[in-house]
Amino acid sequence: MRDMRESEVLTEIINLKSIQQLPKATEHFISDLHGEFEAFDHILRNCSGIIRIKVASIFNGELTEDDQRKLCYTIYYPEEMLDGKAKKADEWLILLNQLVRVTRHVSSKYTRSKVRKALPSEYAYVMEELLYQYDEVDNKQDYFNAIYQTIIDLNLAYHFAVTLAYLIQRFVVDHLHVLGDIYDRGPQPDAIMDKLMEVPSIDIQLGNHDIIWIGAYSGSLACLAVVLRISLRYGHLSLLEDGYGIELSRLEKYAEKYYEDNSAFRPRGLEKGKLSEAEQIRIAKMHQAISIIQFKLEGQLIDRQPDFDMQNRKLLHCLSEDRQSIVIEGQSYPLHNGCFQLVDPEAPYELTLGEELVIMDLLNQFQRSERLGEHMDFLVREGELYSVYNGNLLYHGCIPCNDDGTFKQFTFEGQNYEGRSLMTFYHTALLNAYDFRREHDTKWDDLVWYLWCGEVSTLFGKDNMRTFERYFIKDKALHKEVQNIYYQLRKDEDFCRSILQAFELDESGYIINGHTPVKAMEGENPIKANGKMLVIDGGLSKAYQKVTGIAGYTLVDNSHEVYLAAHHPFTSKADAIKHMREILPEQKMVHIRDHRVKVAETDIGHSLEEQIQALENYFGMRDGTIDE
Ligand SMILES: O=P(O)(O)OC[C@H]1O[C@](O)(COP(=O)(O)O)[C@@H](O)[C@@H]1O
Ligand SMILES: [Mn+2]
Repeated sequence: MRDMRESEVLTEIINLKSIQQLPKATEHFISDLHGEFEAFDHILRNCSGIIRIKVASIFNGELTEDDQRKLCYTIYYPEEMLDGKAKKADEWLILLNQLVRVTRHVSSKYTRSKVRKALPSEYAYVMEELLYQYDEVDNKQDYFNAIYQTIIDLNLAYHFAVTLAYLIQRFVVDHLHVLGDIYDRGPQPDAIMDKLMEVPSIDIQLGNHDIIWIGAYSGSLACLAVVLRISLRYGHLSLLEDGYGIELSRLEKYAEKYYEDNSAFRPRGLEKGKLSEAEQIRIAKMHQAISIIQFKLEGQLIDRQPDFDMQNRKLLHCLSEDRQSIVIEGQSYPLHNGCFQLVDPEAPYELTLGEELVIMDLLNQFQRSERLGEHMDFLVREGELYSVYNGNLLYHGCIPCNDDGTFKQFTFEGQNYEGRSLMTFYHTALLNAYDFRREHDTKWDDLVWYLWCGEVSTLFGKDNMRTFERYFIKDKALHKEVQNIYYQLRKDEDFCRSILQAFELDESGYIINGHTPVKAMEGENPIKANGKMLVIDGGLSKAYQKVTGIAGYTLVDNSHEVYLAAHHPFTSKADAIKHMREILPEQKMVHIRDHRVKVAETDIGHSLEEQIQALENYFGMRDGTIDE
């Protein structure tokens, strides 16, 4: 500890103790973003409806519903709402005053020093005056109006209003938890990553769709083939080409040579007219080429990792001679939309020379993409397989279990892992894969792939990934991927308590889980096990909204309560702004607290307590008094 004077120590102790008495800051949980940048961005901008609630609490009785909605939209999308729209001086004055009132309200939970740090330097002084030099009887309104007038006269009103809007967004939610699956299916995971990298306080629990991107970047050829296959399946060339600068020309040339159009490989989930017929055929050919490469690479991987026990997932050697049928577990099934011309019956898992060159070229490009590198760096730095935060447990997938409810073991190189140690082991594997990314297909890379689709993965949670069957076999019974018993057990309170215990958490905590779309339409409740288990994947992913019937759950945990917000399907940013749609998400209350929770009761509060203790020890103080 640096040399401190007694008075300094006392001031610091008073400061820390007063922070402990502030209300606990609001946490916001979101999951399964799946590349849907605009919907995600909207939820972040309106803070799952909290801004609307705050505005109502300040302006009810003073502003009409319509005017409140307009003010909210100005806070969510300040540039779009204000840019190029001429406003008279008195209109600006009203707006600036309204925005300052909201800012005051939402920043009142924080210390001055925290607010000061968040203020943009160019306006710091003015803003501090506006935020703190006020009293309830409005004696200072003339003074404020003079400040607003100066801002307006200097032509800074627009910029000032935009700054305030973002400050409000920043203050309403203090900490964001992202429970995984940022990538795949939707078009713009790259834009989501850019935005997440700017969030001041965040943690990330990685999802199965995130770790395959890390695996691909780290040199797992199988993961690379998987991410390319999924991107092509959903027709997101622009993510690869424009977003990450990956040139697909060699893959395309190769695919053109060997593959025909194939309906099973046309891109899915596309808006009408988004891609021309020719473009779709071009994608279908590349999609087939990369799928076959994937199946071959996976076969090789399964052979070199006997611990994975996945021989039954190798299917290319089970094709009939004429390639019209396949034998799976002793039963023959007809094949449809087959494209096995590059599968050599003598060596079905061997890549052709062309395939090898294509995939190595793609790996090279992935690893050289600066933007992808930045995104992966951030994910690996911030991402965990589970997090413990304020006594709660957060993870994306599951704890694989046996039918009797005990944790399932995974054995690798003679060591057994289960539950918490299994998650820790996978995290180590992921970090090692990333650190050794100059080497491809290391055992760590293989473990990342296993985490994507293995039976004892904490992110997959099913017995088998039936990608092959879903492309080529009509019989739907073969598409079924059976969920681990965990998903039944998690409805039970005692089971959830046993998980909390395994992570050394006490009974007051709860588990937040993503990954499985909640079928709200069929009456599934996201609040399970008497509030011990909260499932927040409501399916932001457009492709899955048919199943869920809503557009995702988010969770809000503030000083008064914990509740889920069920979001309505989101069309697009342009449409939302045009109609200023403001259907508040439905709230599902999880827990109303019996008292207002203070910072002292949170993780931050506990670490402040340690600092206070250390300071008190420093001067031999106890209970705020100095020893004689
Ligand atoms: O519907 P798609 O995009 O083909 O994906 C299906 C695949 O995705 C998975 O459901 C995994 O993705 P989720 O994490 O979103 O569930 C696999 O089990 C399944 O084989
Ligand atoms: Mn998932």
